[in-house]
Amino acid sequence: MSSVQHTSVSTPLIQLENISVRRDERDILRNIDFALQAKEIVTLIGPNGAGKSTLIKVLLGIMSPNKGKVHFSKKLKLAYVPQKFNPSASLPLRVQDLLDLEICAADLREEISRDTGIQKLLSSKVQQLSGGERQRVLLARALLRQPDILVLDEPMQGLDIQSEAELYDYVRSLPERYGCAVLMVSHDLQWVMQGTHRVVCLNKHICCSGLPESIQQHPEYQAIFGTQRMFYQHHHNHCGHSDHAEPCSHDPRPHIHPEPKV
Ligand SMILES: Nc1ncnc2c1ncn2[C@@H]1O[C@H](COP(=O)(O)OP(=O)(O)OP(=O)(O)O)[C@@H](O)[C@H]1O
Repeated sequence: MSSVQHTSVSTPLIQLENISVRRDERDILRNIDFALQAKEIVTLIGPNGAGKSTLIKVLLGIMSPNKGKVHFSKKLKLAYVPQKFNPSASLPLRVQDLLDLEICAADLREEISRDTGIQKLLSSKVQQLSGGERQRVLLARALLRQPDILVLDEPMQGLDIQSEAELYDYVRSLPERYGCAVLMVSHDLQWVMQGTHRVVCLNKHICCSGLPESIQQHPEYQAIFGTQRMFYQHHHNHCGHSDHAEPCSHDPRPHIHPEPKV
């Protein structure tokens, strides 16, 4: 049984039906059927070039499919933390300015800034942030939108090991805390096995999908990831990394600590 459970099966928030994407006479995605339920945490895995980011872009409406349909259950708010964010160096953009683009209540703004560990960065220039700081700011901005679906494309890039473990715990807490579903692209199979309700393995088409514990047995999964690195589920209240986030005495709820200043 997955260490993270999600039992509600109702009308999906979003449904992709028979989606195909073709560019420059190459198939990028073929016949994808995919649905995401409210408050579900789903991870997309697959080798480089498998079409994971493309699938996300179709879902977000950034990219049009050549075939197939995207159905929404209602008018949805989507928030996206991209793999790369490189604003022009000539743009005088402070973290505060970026966050101010999202309108939300002051107490929620305060809570999200605190829990993502960015309070000391508010007057920093976005272009001058470290990779890890930038990821936190982008996550905070995405949450300030109060999305129905939070889409994260490899959000761990640039984070140190402790911050990564904290981010995993934090992300796992988001559906209960803020009512959003989470769709994440990740190459981290440990997260996949410990943090996710459902896994979708993509290699232009959907090779297999299902509960984390069952997907490892699938021949197509094994063909891509091999059989040497099997992960087992722990039933603890953390995501099972060897460097998992330690519970914190000042606030027991999951949060990410600020980066240390040297
Ligand atoms: N607009 C486009 N035009 C042409 N080819 C594209 C376009 N967008 C993506 N591709 C190609 O489609 C393939 C899938 O790209 P995509 O970024 O979706 O893969 P990915 O699974 O996210 O890869 P990674 O794990 O390396 O981030 C790649 O070969 C990429 O070069």
